[in-house]
Amino acid sequence: MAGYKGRMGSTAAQMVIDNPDFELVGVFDARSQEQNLGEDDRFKGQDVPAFHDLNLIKTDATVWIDFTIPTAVYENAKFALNHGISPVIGTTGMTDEQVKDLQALAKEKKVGGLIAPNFGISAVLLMQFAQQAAKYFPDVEIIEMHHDDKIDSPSGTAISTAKKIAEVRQPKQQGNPDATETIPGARGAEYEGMRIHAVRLPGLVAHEEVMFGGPGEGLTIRQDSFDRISFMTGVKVAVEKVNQYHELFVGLENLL
Ligand SMILES: NC(=O)c1ccc[n+]([C@@H]2O[C@H](COP(=O)([O-])OP(=O)(O)OC[C@H]3O[C@@H](n4cnc5c(N)ncnc54)[C@H](O)[C@@H]3O)[C@@H](O)[C@H]2O)c1
Ligand SMILES: O=C(O)C1=N[C@H](C(=O)O)CCC1
Repeated sequence: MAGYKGRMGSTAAQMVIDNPDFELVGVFDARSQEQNLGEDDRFKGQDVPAFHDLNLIKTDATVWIDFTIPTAVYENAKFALNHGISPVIGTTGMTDEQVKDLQALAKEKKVGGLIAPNFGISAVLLMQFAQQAAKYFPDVEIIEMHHDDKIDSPSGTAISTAKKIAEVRQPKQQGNPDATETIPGARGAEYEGMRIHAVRLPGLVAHEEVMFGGPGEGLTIRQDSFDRISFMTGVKVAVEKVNQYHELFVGLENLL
């Protein structure tokens, strides 16, 4: 478990501990040198080796769960693949090139893995429904809403939603071509003619709305993760299945 001291890492570590079919064989976090999992209140009674330096990790793990940060996840995933450990990556913010590199490495090493921008079933379904709707409604805006500690924007889920929509959407100039922004950024980020808006507020966890508009009608699709427990069903499925493959998938739907 990489990032075990974080919001997601600690939730996922607890899920692993609570699952009789899984064994937590090691944890990794760059945050602090001195604490090990046995001393951490959240994991009382567990005796699991804790690592704080990627180069010092020694483990016979079969799966590497990663909820760290965008600048760490690529090296972490490479480490896992090079050691024959299947990565289950929830960390967002990797570039398309980094993902391609990792997919090539997984194929070369014959190791299965998954990168999922969102492990929530509601988000996976939202992306599928949005892709379906975009065939009929090419005018679309994506609004993602997250807690205010999130460091990457737009969210991995929003990028993934936009990519899925772009696969089927008839490319078009959306909005008024003569429009100007009185305050730069007012219209949000642009991806293939679509606009993505990132909201950050305390009290939120992870939410997304995809709004479609057509002549005289509109369609809004929304999903909400009210609690990080919402991601655990997906992480569990991934951990159970990922070793059956020899390639690195992107998107939980590939394993459902
Ligand atoms: N795929 C999903 O369903 C999903 C759901 C929630 C969050 N996320 C993503 O998961 C990631 C973590 O989110 P979070 O809210 O738990 O963040 P967080 O800040 O609470 O936790 C990140 C943890 O990573 C640790 N870390 C930082 N640098 C590290 C390094 N170099 N090596 C190892 N550990 C390091 C930090 O010390 C921290 O404990 C983010 O990218 C977020 O977007 C994905
Ligand atoms: O809390 C976060 O950070 C989340 N990030 C993911 C993203 O970037 O899409 C998924 C939901 C939670």
